[in-house]
Amino acid sequence: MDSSKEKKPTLPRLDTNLPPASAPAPGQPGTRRSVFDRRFQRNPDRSDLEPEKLAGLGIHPLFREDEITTDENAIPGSRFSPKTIATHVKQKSAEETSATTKKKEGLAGYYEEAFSSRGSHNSPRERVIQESAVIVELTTNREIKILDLLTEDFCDHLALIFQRPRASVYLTIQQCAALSFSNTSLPGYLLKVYTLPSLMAPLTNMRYTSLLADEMQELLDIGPEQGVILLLAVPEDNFAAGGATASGEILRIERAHQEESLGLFRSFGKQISRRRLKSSSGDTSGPLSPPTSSIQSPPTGRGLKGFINEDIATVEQRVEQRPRLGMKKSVQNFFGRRRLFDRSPVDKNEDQDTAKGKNADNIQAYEQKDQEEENQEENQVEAKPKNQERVKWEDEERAKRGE
Ligand SMILES: O=C(O)c1cc2cc(O)c(O)cc2[nH]1
Repeated sequence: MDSSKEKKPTLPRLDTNLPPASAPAPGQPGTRRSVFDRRFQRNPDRSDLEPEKLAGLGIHPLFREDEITTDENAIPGSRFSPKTIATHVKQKSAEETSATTKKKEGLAGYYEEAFSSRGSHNSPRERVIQESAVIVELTTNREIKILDLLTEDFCDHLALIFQRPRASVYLTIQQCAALSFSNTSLPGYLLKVYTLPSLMAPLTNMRYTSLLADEMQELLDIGPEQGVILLLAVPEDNFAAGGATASGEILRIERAHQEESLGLFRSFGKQISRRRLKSSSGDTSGPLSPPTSSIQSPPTGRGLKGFINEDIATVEQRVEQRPRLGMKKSVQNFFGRRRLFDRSPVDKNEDQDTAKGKNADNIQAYEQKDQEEENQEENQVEAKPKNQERVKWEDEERAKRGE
């Protein structure tokens, strides 16, 4: 009998109620991808992690009720039933927990939440968490014979265990390391897993541990008593992948959403302004360009409604003012000219050609006058004396025509 082995304290196994798994020789055909199948055949609904069993192990008081009784955040459509595979449980306050449990009971509640557009699963934070990396460092003193095969299998299984996309699994393996566990040089392993805090919770971590220990048994033929697993939650500010921290990525997505919403709002605001402009000006010929400055540079601290109302009000005011202030003098004069033209002696008594010639002269004269006036207006010359001149000139003209 090996005395060193007798002295060695063994790490507690969660599934002590189960018969030990037979350990096939690592790398043997038929062992590939079998770890999950065998595990779930053995205990398909992971009843070893049910509350009563956990309570029997004296661990029930450590966990919140929702963690033990619900498994709502398992991804639908996964290969395994929600209870069979570890999934992340979002940390919640006690109040949130009871409210959520009351509100969404059962699977129907889960789907309602998962597929609702309002669901928290669409938030930038949830999106980042769902895609976030799982970094695994395996150090063992064993020699791995077929490293690439083992790496591939282990990565596949890690993706399943942590419910991550395969591309989010980062694995480093250090073999033939100098390890001294419990004073022995027997094969052993140190497995470190780094994830965002939201992927970890006490019960979830027990599941991870159980599955990872089985995985090490399967891949390396090393039992859990010779292994150490560290599940390390790295805060969002300290967790970076792809050149950005998780917090940075959340912020980036939030900003992109804001930009997108602002873009939508701008085009929506323009449409409203155009419609208002058309309806208040009675113009159906084509859209007028509304002032967009208030939309493009919205003052801070105001709601969306405020922007829309402000913009419409501004536009309406302009439209109201336009005919009074904006109509060109030449247009006003044109109507004045029409009146004069109508009143002028283009009448039955006169020869049509003469009348035409006279009218043409009149029009020319008026136009000349208009031009002068416009020039004067543009030069900000006082208009009053000119008006007097104009009256005088018109009187002279009428006198010439014998009116
Ligand atoms: O070299 C080994 O120790 C080794 C390779 C390998 C590949 C594999 O698919 C397994 O399931 C175990 C395993 N061990």
